[in-house]
Amino acid sequence: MELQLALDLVNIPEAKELVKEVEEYVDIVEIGTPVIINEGLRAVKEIKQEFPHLKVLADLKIMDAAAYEVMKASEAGADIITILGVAEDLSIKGAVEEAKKQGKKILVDMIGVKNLEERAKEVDEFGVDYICVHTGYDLQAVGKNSLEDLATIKRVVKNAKTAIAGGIKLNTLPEVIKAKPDLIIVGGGITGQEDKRAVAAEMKKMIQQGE
Ligand SMILES: O=C(CO)[C@H](O)[C@H](O)COP(=O)(O)O
Repeated sequence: MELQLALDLVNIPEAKELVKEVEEYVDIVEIGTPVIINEGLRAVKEIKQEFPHLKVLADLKIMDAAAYEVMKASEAGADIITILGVAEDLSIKGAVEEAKKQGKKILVDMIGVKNLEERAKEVDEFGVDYICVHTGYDLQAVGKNSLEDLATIKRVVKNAKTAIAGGIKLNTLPEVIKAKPDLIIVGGGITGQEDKRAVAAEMKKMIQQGE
């Protein structure tokens, strides 16, 4: 099980500071959609340059023009690029093809997918690397989480790794670990805490013990 730190509400200097604090304990650094909207792919480039030993995920949440956007994120240094599960089949296949050419990986974010089981089976057959269940901020605000969705995709996904994101905190991590995703994505559960390093260290320890 890997741990991904999601950076959503920071600028580039703040992102660098944050990664420095927790770099020993995370496997992947996500440059979140709001950061890319504010700072562009320069954020991906600068983080990858400063932390070449960490994998960097560009959370582009691609919906169209997939091959082009995967190419641009790859050029900026992203190791993993996200596309939405609700995108057209052709877009997801195009993203996979371009990522393979570039030696990169594709994570499909299933946020907003209504026919989760059926769509997870389909995108798994397109050769994507990760399929991620995700409760976005708007549904977190009304008390939702992704545990049931994780169980659903784990039943049907045969090839891709599974991932989970959305509101995971230290106190909810044990039930997430029990559900055995391949990748656990944590944003505010680390970045919103007073002692980020200690929380990241504790999370990493719990994940290693749960393997
Ligand atoms: O992709 C995202 C929002 O769209 C976030 O990066 C993801 O939800 C993780 O952040 P948090 O743990 O704070 O929910």
